Amino acid sequence: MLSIEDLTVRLPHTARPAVDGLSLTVAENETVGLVGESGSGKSLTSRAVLGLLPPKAEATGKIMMDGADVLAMNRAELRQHRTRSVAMIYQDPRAAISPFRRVGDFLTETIAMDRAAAAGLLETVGLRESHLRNRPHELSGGMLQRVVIAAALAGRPRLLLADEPTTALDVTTQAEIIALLRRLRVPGMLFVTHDLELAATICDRVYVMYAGRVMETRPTGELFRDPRHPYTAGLLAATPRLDELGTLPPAIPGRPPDLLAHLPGCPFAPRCPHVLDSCTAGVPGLVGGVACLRAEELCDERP
Ligand SMILES: Nc1ncnc2c1ncn2[C@@H]1O[C@H](COP(=O)(O)OP(=O)(O)OP(=O)(O)O)[C@@H](O)[C@H]1O
Repeated sequence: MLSIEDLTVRLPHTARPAVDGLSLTVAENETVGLVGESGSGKSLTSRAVLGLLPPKAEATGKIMMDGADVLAMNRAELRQHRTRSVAMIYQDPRAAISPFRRVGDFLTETIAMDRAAAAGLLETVGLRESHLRNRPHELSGGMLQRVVIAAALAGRPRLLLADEPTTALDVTTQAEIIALLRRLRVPGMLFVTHDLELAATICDRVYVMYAGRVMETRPTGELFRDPRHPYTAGLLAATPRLDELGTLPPAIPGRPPDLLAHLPGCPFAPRCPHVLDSCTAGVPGLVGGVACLRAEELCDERP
C-alpha cells in the first residue's frame, strides 16, 4: 500500500539530511511502527507521506501510495490524496479543532458530511450523537482525540498516519485510544512514537529510526526478544518497566546529534558502547534488518 524508497529530506541551513535514505513499507492490513528519540525524523517522514513538508525542504526519493508517487503529485492530486488516501492524527487534539466550534460543526463543515453521517462516525469512535453539540473545552483530551479520529475516518482513508496520538493523554485514556485504533481496522496504519513499548502493543513490524536513518526493522516480537542494533537494545533497556518500579533504567548516554553535525559512518557511533574505529569509516547498510557492522558478532557473543 505504502512504499517509501530512499527518501531524503534536507532542510535549509543544515549539514546533513533530517531524513537520510529511508525506505519503509506498509502492506495491506498491517500496522507499522516508526520509533525513535526526539529529532530522529519521524514526524518529517509522516508529513512527507501526506505531502506536507516544511517550506524550502528538499525531498528526493519516492513515496508510492497505491502506485502513485506523492512527491510528484500536483495540488489537486494532493488534496485528493489527503482525504481519500491517507489521513493523519496528531499528538494534540486541541490544536486540531478550533475552541469556538461545536464538534458537529467541525465534522460537517471541515469534512463536508451531513449530521447523520457525523453522528454515525461519533458512534464508531465510542462517542454519542449528543456530543455533536459540545465545544472542545467541554470534552476530555481522550474524547477530543476520538473526535479527531472520527474526522480522519470520514474520507475512508486507506492509510492512517498516527503521530504520537496518545502522548498527551493519561495512561488509562492512552490504552482506550490504542484499543480503539486496533478495533477500527483501517486498511493500513503507520504509528509514530518515541515509545518502543507502546509500539509493541499495536504494531506488527517496527522501524527504529535514529538521526534520519533506519537502524533496525523487524517484526515487533523478534525486535523485543532479540534486539540486534545497539541503539534498539539501548532504547529497550531505557524503558521503565512496571515490575521494576522505583529503579530508574539506564538511559543511553549522550544526546542525539543535531542537524548541524556532520556524521561520518554510523550516526549512533558516538553513543554506542560497542563502537570500533571501523564504525565511523562508512555508513552501514541494512543487512537482515539491522544497520550495524557488528550486529552478527554481538549476537554471537550474547549468552
Ligand atoms: N519546520 C522545520 N524547520 C526546521 N527544522 C525542522 C522542522 N521540522 C523538523 N525540523 C528538524 O528536523 C529534525 C527531525 O525532526 P522531526 O520532527 O521529524 O523528528 P521527530 O523524530 O518526529 O521528533 P519529535 O518526536 O521531537 O517530533 C529535527 O532536528 C528537527 O529540529
